[in-house]
Amino acid sequence: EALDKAGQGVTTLVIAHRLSTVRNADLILSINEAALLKPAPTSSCWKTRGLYYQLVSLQTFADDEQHRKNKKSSPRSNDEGVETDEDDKTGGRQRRPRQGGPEAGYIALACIGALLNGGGMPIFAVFFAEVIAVFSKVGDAMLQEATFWALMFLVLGGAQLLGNLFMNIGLGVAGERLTRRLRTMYFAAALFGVCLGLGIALYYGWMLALMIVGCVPFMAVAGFIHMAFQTKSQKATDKSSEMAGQTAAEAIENLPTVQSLCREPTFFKRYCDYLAGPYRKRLVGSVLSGVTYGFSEVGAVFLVTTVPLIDNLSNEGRRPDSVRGEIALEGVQFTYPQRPGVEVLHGLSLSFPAGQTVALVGVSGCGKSTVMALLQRFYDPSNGRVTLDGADLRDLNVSWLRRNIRGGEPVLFARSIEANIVYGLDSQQFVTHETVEAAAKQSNIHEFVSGLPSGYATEVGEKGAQLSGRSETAGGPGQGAGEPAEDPAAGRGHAALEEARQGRTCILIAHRLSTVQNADRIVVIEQGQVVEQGTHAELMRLGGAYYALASGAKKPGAAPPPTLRWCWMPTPWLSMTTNNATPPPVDPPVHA
Ligand SMILES: Nc1ncnc2c1ncn2[C@@H]1O[C@H](COP(=O)(O)OP(=O)(O)OP(=O)(O)O)[C@@H](O)[C@H]1O
Repeated sequence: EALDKAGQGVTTLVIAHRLSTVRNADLILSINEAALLKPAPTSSCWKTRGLYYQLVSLQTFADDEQHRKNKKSSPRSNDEGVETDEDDKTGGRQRRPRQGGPEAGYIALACIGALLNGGGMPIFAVFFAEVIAVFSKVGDAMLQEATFWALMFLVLGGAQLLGNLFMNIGLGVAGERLTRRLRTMYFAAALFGVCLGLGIALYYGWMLALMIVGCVPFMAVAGFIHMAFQTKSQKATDKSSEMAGQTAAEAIENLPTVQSLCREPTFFKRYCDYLAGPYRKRLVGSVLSGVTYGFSEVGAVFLVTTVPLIDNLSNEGRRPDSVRGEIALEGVQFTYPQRPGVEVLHGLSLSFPAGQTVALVGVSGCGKSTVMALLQRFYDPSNGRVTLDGADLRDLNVSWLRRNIRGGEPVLFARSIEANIVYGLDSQQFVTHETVEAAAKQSNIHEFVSGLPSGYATEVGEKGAQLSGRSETAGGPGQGAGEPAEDPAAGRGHAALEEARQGRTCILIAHRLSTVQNADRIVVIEQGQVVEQGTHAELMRLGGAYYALASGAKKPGAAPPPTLRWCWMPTPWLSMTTNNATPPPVDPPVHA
C-alpha cells in the first residue's frame, strides 16, 4: 500500500521476486533467458497464460507447499498447554510432559511481548504509508499530520520497547526457572534412586553395599577429573578442528580453482597443519583421560578382582596322594547366600561308602542338587561338615578336589559331537580323533554316533536340540519304577554308567526312578532331610516315601529328560577313557 501511494504521479520501476508485489503494476515485462517477451498489461498477461502466468502458478504452489510443511512441523499446543511433537524421529507421536505450569505467567508475559514486537512491523508499514501521504499535503495541514505521525511512531517505538522487554524477561525467567525445576526434579529422583538402591543393597548384602559406598567418593573425584580433562582438551582442539574443516570445505567448494592453480598440496598441508595440534594434544589428553577413567572405574575392577570365598585358583589346602572315595555329610545345615532366611538342608547326615553307588531321590526342590553342590564345594555348609576320606572338604585344595570328581548336568554345547566330547576330556590339547572315539566307545555311544549321516561332525544344536529327534528319552518324570528303559539312548547311557561305576563311588540323582533301581542304596530326601534309605526292593516293601514316588503318587524331580542329571565320580575314570582306549583299572577300588 505504501508503495502504491509512493508511486502515485511518479514513474516507478519495480523488480520483484515476490509476484504479489507487482500485481498492481501498469505493465509487467517478463524476461526469459535475457530475451524480452512481449510487454503486456497485467490483465492480458494473466489471460494469455504465458511466462508470467507460469511464474505466479509456481510461486503459489511453492507457497502452499511451504505453508503445509510449516504447519506440519510446527509444534502444536493442545488445550492443556502441553506441547506435542508429531514429527519425532521414530515417526510416531511423542508427547512431552507438561513442564511449563508454574512459569505460565512469565510465558503469558512473553507472549504479550512477542505480540507487541511482532505487530510492530506491519503497523510500522501502515504508519510509513501514511507518512508518505503527508508529503502530498502543504502548509499547516502537513505540519499537523507530520507531528501526529511522528508521535505515533514514538508510541510504536515505546510499544516495541515494552514488547521486547516483556518477551525477553518472560522467556528468560521462564526458561531459567523451568531448567532449575527440571534439574531439581532430576536430582531428587537420582538421589531417591541412589538411597533406595543403597537401602536394598544394604538389606541384601551390607558388606558389599558398604564396600561400594566406600568406593563412590574415589570414583566421583576421578570421574570429575576425567570430565575436566575431556572438556579442556575438547576446547583446546575445537578451534583448530574448525579451521581444518573450513580449509577442507574451502578447497572442495573451489576445487576447479584450486586445481587450476595446482594448489592441492598447499591446501593439504594447511589442513594437516591445523590437525597436527589437536592430534598431539589429544594424544597426551587421552593418556591422562585413560588414567583418570581407570580410577573412576576402580570400584568395578575392585569388585571383579575380589577373591571369591571358595577360590578355585588358590594353592591352599591339602592334596592327598590317593583317594579312597568315602564321602559323608555330617549334620549339614545349609542356606543359600542368595536366599538368607530359607534353610535348605536341616542337619542332613548321609554317607556314601567308597566304591558304592548311592542314589538321591525326592520331589523337586528337596535339596538333591544342593547336596551335590556342597560335595563339589561350590558352597560351604553353614553348620556341620562334608568329608572325603574323613577330611573336611575345607581343608582340601579346591582345584584338586574338583579335578578328582566329576559331576554336573549333562549339558550339550551347540557344536559338533566331537567338540562336545573334547570338552569333557581332561586334556584339551592334542586330542586325536582316536581319543574321541575311544571315549565314545567307553560311553557306548560310538555306534550311535557312527550311524549318523555326519558322524562325529554332527552338529547337536542348542542344548542338543538337533539330536533330540533321533534319541529322545521316552517317558516323563512321573513314570513308575517298574517301567522298562525303552529309549535306546537312555539304554546306552545306563549301560555306560553300569560300566563306569564299577569300583567307583558314584552318586546318582535321577528323575526316572528306573535308572536308580540298581543302586547299592537309595536315599529319599524330603525337605532337606533323609526320610528313607535302602535298596529298591527294601524301600518298595516298606511302602513309604519311595513307594509313593515310584508308584507316581508323588512326582519325583519335575525336570524333563535327560534321565540322569548327576553322576559324580573321581577323575581317573575320565582320564583313562580319554587318553587310551583300554578300560579303566579298578585300582584303587574305592574311587575307580
Ligand atoms: N542358587 C540358589 N539360590 C537360592 N536358592 C536355591 C538355589 N538353588 C536351589 N535353591 C533352592 O534350594 C532348594 C533345594 O533346591 P535343589 O535344587 O537342591 O532341589 P532338587 O531336589 O535338586 O530339585 P530339582 O530336582 O528340581 O533340581 C529349593 O527350594 C530351591 O529353590
